[in-house]
Amino acid sequence: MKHANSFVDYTTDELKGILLLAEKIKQHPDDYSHILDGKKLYTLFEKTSNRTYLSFSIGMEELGGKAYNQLWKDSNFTIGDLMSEVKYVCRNVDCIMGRFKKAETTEGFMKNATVPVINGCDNTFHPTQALADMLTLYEKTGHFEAKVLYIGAKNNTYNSLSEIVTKMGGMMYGLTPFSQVTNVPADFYDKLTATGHYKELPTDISKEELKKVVADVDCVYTDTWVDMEFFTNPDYAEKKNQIINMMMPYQIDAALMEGTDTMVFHDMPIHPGYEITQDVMEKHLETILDEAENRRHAEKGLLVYLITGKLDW
Ligand SMILES: NC(=O)NCCC[C@H](N)C(=O)O
Repeated sequence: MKHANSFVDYTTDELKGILLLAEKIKQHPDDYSHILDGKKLYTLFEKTSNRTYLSFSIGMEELGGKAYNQLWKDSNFTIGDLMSEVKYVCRNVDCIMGRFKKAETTEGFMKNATVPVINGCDNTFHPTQALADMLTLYEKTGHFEAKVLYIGAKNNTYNSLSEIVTKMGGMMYGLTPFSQVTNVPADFYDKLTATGHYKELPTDISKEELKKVVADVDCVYTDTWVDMEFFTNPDYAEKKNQIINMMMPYQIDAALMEGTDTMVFHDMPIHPGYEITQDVMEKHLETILDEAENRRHAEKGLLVYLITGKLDW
């Protein structure tokens, strides 16, 4: 039995297998509409969600299974012992997807569960977003060795994207003036650098140098500068303003993209006027929506793999 959290626990072949299965299911949905007949997925949300909620619910239904969705605040996880509650949930379902504020909670689920647990985005990792991003890059470029330039906050999305791009043999460039508290192991970024497939760009990089990287990569990627659990939190308002001031010079705008056919990716929700300008968002929206739709397709490949333990379907 396997969980889905850091891609350190996955081989390159395994990731390719999941993505190729996802693509097969996407192309031939009717052939896979009963593959998870009778299987049950429990999803639990401590944070807000659109894509994670819809993609797992509908994805599970399209595979013949069923999803049972609950908000953390309505659950007895708020008042009970985590270990025994997790073990109880596992008596009922075949897989768990949890979106939690803290990685400790995700890890608590993974340690105690007797069914596979998928991290649906905590403060450290966002693996299902990275699978969807890689599926989209594969569809658009025809290969897995993608070159990506991420400009934004060093956060959960960045960590998982960096893991998958390096693991697939591509090239990940990061320009991340601000870091969220993601609590990755101290050597996390050093290990990525040691692969030779990961490079952090200096924050004082000139516009000319940056434009050369933009022209060289397959896609420029950005994410919200402020994570969802802080976005409307009044206690975080001052910090939010500091982050915006620090990040504004690194906004993805038309001048940065001008003269290139480089794609723009965003994991959504988008904040036009902050991490990306309105015009760049509108120009690249179809690509961004392809990427968002691929959450469901990538997750279907992952669910089939984790629940059946097989990739050769
Ligand atoms: N598509 C998504 O699932 N979006 C997740 C947003 C990630 C962002 N770094 C956050 O934690 O709010």
